[in-house]
Amino acid sequence: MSSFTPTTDLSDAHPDAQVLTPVFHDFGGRARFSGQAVALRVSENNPLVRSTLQTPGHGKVLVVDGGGSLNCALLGGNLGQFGVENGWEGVIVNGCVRDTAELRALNLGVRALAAHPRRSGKADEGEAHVAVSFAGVTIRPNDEVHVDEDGILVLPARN
Ligand SMILES: O=C([O-])CC(=O)C(=O)O
Repeated sequence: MSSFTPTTDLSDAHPDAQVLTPVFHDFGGRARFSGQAVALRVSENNPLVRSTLQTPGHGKVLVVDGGGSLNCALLGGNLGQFGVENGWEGVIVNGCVRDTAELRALNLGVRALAAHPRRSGKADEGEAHVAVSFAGVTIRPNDEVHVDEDGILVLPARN
């Protein structure tokens, strides 16, 4: 999305908006980003994350529900680069990322729980274009996700 509205202003205007529990850290090169959500559910395997970031992002935000696993990284510098090349605004990972110096250099928003040096498994598993629930919210396909220095806020899809 082109115009930026702070999450604080959005929260004031929409007191019922969902806000993720503030447990996410900024690993990206872009502190502020927003867009329609595309969500995946995976479990310590990231081929679905890779293949999704290799498709056109159309300015959307990829939400990866990794179940909060702190055992391995679901996104690194190579996948982040695919995200940039294919027009994704950012990636939110309910799990870990790696290559954090590389991610920081990308024009891509990245939020995740933590960094982890170990790569994930390579099993082609998971679910795409689903609703995901974590950090106290449910994110449905095409919901609007707004991310800045103050947090992550979700508004319902505009029809
Ligand atoms: O390939 C992976 O599993 C994650 C990674 O390190 C990268 O994206 O560069």
